[in-house]
Amino acid sequence: MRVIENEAAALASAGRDVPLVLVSLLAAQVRFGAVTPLVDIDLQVRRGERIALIGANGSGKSTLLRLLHGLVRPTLGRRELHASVRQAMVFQRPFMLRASALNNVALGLWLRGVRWAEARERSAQALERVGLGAVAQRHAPALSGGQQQRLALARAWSLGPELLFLDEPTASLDPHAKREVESLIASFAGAGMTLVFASHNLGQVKRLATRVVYLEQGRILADLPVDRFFDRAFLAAVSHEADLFVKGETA
Ligand SMILES: Nc1ncnc2c1ncn2[C@@H]1O[C@H](COP(=O)(O)OP(=O)(O)OP(=O)(O)O)[C@@H](O)[C@H]1O
Repeated sequence: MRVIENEAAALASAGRDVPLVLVSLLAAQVRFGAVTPLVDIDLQVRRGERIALIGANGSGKSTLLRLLHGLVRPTLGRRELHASVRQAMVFQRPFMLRASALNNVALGLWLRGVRWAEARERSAQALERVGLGAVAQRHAPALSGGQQQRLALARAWSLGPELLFLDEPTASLDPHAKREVESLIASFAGAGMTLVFASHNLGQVKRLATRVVYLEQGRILADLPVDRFFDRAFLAAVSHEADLFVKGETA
């Protein structure tokens, strides 16, 4: 069974402003050879939302993030991006160039046409923003896992995105680093950034998300405001699979 609650429709019918759609997927399918990680995906991401993608390993969360970001094309259906939206993505295991932390950020800007001197200046600001000002000259691959993840966030932040995709941003971090990275992400959201993130950490989902999209075998089985999703009685009544998943993850 599938359970979709569309907040935008509720806002519209109450005569309230509906936030702008930044990116949408319409009946999108992704196929890689014999594997079809995503089937019949309809999803709209609106300005100001913080959407958590959850589901078992292999359910299609990373592929959905890549599809939303435009790194993967739909084999069926469509992706529509609002023309002027700046977007960035932070990967689960961010790739570190064999260079200083500062230059890891600066190269990303330079590749987008920013002059080197300005790129370095903006990178220094981005590193300050994520609390890495003191390690700007350190060799990036030698930084700790938590520092590398914050460096990846600085790289994304330096691009000034209004829409940020994050693939399990705190997986494999220790509890302290997890908290630091999570509060950084929360501060980005507090500054108005729209987020779509994959997570296996349901506590984190409750803390960060406004909306939860639950995937199973490449299909969206639930798409709900966060409080509805974690209302167990509601969830149990409408989606047995999603309810069992939440039970399993919180056990
Ligand atoms: N480039 C690819 N080529 C072939 N199959 C792929 C490719 N990328 C993903 N898949 C397959 O698509 C399915 C969904 O993978 P995906 O990484 O999107 O799941 P996930 O929900 O993010 O998993 P996890 O929680 O383990 O990160 C898996 O069966 C995976 O093996």
